[in-house]
Amino acid sequence: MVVQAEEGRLTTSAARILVATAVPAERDAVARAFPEPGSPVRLPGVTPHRTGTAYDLLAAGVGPALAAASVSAALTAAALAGTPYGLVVSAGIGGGFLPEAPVGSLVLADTIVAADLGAETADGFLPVTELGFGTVTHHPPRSLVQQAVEATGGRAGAVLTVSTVTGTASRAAALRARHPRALAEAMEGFGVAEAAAAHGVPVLEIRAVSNPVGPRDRAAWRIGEALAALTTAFGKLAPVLESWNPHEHRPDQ
Ligand SMILES: O=C(O)c1cccc(C(=O)CC[C@H]2O[C@@H](n3cnc4c(=O)[nH]cnc43)[C@H](O)[C@@H]2O)c1
Repeated sequence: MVVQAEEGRLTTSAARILVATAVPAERDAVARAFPEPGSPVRLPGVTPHRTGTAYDLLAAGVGPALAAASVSAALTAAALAGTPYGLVVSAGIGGGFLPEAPVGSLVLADTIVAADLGAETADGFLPVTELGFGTVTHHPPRSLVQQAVEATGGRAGAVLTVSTVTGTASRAAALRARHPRALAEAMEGFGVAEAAAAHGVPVLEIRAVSNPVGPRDRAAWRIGEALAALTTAFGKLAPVLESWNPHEHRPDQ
């Protein structure tokens, strides 16, 4: 952590921030929010792009497993180098649940949910927690989510992590019935959050909506629009990330 004097008051900001996207196109959309393009830094297992003094932008891979492995590698390398990250941000495009999260809108996760981690039974889906294992939710710091919402104009709610993109109306309805506060789904947030939690680092997830969650129509995904929304969002989010005081964060809040 670095203590900085800013406008006459002391703020404590995270020394470095790791932003994990799934694919390079999302990483580059985040990078466009910063004056410098960033340059690759080779670490064991991962190559984040370092931009400015605060940010490492990592295309961590698609899906929760690869995202967790990549983020864990970056967190470990930073810790061993004596320059640990103070915050991890899972960022990218995502599917939005209508009508609350239309294409082009932004969602900030107040809860990151592993929506398909469990067992299917004759009586329905059981999360792993009901089988006696692990966890299926992570909670980004409330104060950070609130400040991010205010800065970006995004909406706060649950963001589901799935290993299979929803492709039918019935699956979308089932997810929404099980998670009434769900605003978006994507494929990495829970993996990123598990890696961050293992290192005791707070996490945030932001999704720019590229498509509705529902019947599959890949040709209708508005990827360019969502990537542009992600760039705009990061322009507004960066000052919040850099000034957020982690000491206000209690892991149970
Ligand atoms: O083809 C491209 O140009 C391109 C550019 C940027 C991103 C992509 C992706 O395909 C990203 C995959 C990524 O997107 C998330 N995602 C988006 N919509 C959904 C959805 O409806 N359900 C679940 N995940 C979604 C997800 O996190 C993927 O990893 C392509």
